[in-house]
Amino acid sequence: MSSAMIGVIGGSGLYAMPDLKNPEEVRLTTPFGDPSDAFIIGELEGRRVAFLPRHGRGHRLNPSEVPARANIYAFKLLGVRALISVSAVGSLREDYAPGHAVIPDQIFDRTKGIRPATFFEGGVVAHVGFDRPFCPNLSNILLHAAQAAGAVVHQGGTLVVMEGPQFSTKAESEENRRRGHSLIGMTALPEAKLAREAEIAYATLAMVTDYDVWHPEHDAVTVEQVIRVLNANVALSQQIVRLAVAQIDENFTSPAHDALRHAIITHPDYIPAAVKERLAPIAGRYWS
Ligand SMILES: CSC[C@H]1O[C@H](OP(=O)(O)O)[C@H](O)[C@@H]1O
Ligand SMILES: Nc1ncnc2[nH]cnc12
Repeated sequence: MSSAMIGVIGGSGLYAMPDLKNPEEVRLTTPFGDPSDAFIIGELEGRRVAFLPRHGRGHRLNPSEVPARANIYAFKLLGVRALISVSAVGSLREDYAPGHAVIPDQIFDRTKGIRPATFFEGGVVAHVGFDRPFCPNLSNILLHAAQAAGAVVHQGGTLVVMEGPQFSTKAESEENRRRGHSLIGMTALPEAKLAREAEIAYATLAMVTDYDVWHPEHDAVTVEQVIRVLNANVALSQQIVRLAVAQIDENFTSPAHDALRHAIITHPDYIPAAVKERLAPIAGRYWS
């Protein structure tokens, strides 16, 4: 089977990575269903990279429909150890302006609990640490790549993840600001949680597309605006990804790579064989 050490998951407006050399289309299926689309696997800066459009080509999956478990499981099957997520986000603060890049360092969950958010169920229980939801090492690489690419980039900030697909009300947007949140999006969860459970380093390159709906001098966000700003910045985000990939080699390590070490609470003798088999690519090393 094809393999790759680095994964890139493209969000709204980023449905392909034309820079990938010798691209190969790979369709995978998993015990958690089919991923969003076929993976495109190729070389970038001498590294094997697997690209997946989060919403599928043509943007067919809404944020609640994105099959995050299948996506992350499939990245794991491919051997991915570092996963870069590119996301379109709304800004909740004046200084994070449309066109800027942000490397957030926290997440606040405002999804509605309808998205399956763990691999560990049906006879096995795990509680991974999630105090730092993004890998600091990968985030650092993204930050330096964005600076080198000439982006206006901000380090840090809390990304609120809402269910959507409707955008926020003004009251919600103002409340998110009062809580001190910096950005809003719809897809970083459960993706980041599942990547942690799969012991994959995960970080987000957030591309600010709008001021959500709170800003008195800006119109409320629309899809047209999001896509217009993203299209104007697509070459920039691809360059940031390229420069980041160049910095990720076999020596790349992350605290995420050991996330399960003390997390599985179920005694191995009690875990059903079928569950062990289903989760073997993710947790097999802890009970073999
Ligand atoms: C098209 S605007 C809303 C849409 O854009 C973001 O997607 P992604 O994070 O995949 O770039 C946001 O989360 C919503 O899904
Ligand atoms: N204002 C916004 N709210 C939620 N997700 C977004 N993605 C881009 N802009 C957004």
